[in-house]
Amino acid sequence: MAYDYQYVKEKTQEGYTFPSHRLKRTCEPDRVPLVFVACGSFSPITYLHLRMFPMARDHARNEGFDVIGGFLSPVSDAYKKRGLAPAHHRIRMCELATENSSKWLMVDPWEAESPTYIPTARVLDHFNYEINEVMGGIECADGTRKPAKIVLLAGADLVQTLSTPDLWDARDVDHILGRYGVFVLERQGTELDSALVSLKQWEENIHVIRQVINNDISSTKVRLLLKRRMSIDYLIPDDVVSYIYEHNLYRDLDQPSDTKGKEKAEPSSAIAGLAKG
Ligand SMILES: Nc1ncnc2c1ncn2[C@@H]1O[C@H](COP(=O)(O)OP(=O)(O)OP(=O)(O)O)[C@@H](O)[C@H]1O
Ligand SMILES: NC(=O)c1ccc[n+]([C@@H]2O[C@H](COP(=O)(O)O)[C@@H](O)[C@H]2O)c1
Repeated sequence: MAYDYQYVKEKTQEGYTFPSHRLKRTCEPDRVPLVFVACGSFSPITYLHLRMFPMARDHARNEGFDVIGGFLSPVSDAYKKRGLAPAHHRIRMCELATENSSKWLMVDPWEAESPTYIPTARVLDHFNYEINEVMGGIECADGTRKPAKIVLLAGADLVQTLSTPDLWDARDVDHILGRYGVFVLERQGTELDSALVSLKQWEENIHVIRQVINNDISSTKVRLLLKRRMSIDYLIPDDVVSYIYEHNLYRDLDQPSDTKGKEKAEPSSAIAGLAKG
């Protein structure tokens, strides 16, 4: 039975155009075309968020995939997480971070511009719809067309939350890991192996990327440095640094907001480390 894309069609705003300008339109023979979709706050985007993509691409090539593109999909303002700059700023910072430094990364504003929160399972449906239904998949060397495999690209902390029932609907977890799959990057402070135990039934669709060079940057730490008027140079792309200063972002994190206080508790050691400067 054909999949019903009613939800994604309804959430697509008038005037929206799917960014496909950097998507490779052909696929190497004998390889499965693959598209990475990284969902997150990106408030602000860091070098680690960007670095996730080449690390994942190296891993995917060894597993027989042909990576044809990568997307950043910032979450909508309706997520109401503390520290979330307005969506238009987060979209623009992601664009600044990728437009001159990458030939295959794109920023999709579809999720970020939605007035309502869109669960990650539906975000992946949107990519599947645009690439495999609207575009009709990817052309192969012999002239036939193959569907691209759409996968979630995430850090271990996100994957660890998948077994938290009040955060993720069980049907969505099955949809994400069964229908699509995930490339998961290990992250300091997250016990990935134990997190994967409860996701064993989908293990064939879970690809674990080990970090050869550990990088524990987080947006939270960048915001904390800004709040303390400390430098964020060389932690995030220069154009994004300039954009943050130009728009005076992340200065008033203590102000009351309508957030639900979802910001992760910052480990006291990290705060102490930052304070030493
Ligand atoms: N240092 C890191 N190592 C591995 N994965 C990471 C790292 N930083 C971010 N990610 C992953 O990037 C994706 C986007 O995450 P998000 O925007 O929430 O970043 P974050 O830096 O964790 O943000 P915040 O600090 O605001 O919670 C998530 O899948 C997250 O797990
Ligand atoms: N039910 C869901 O679909 C669900 C639950 C929690 C987080 N997420 C996604 O995970 C990403 C990262 O979230 P955090 O920044 O809260 O770690 C966001 O893109 C968010 O939309 C999705």
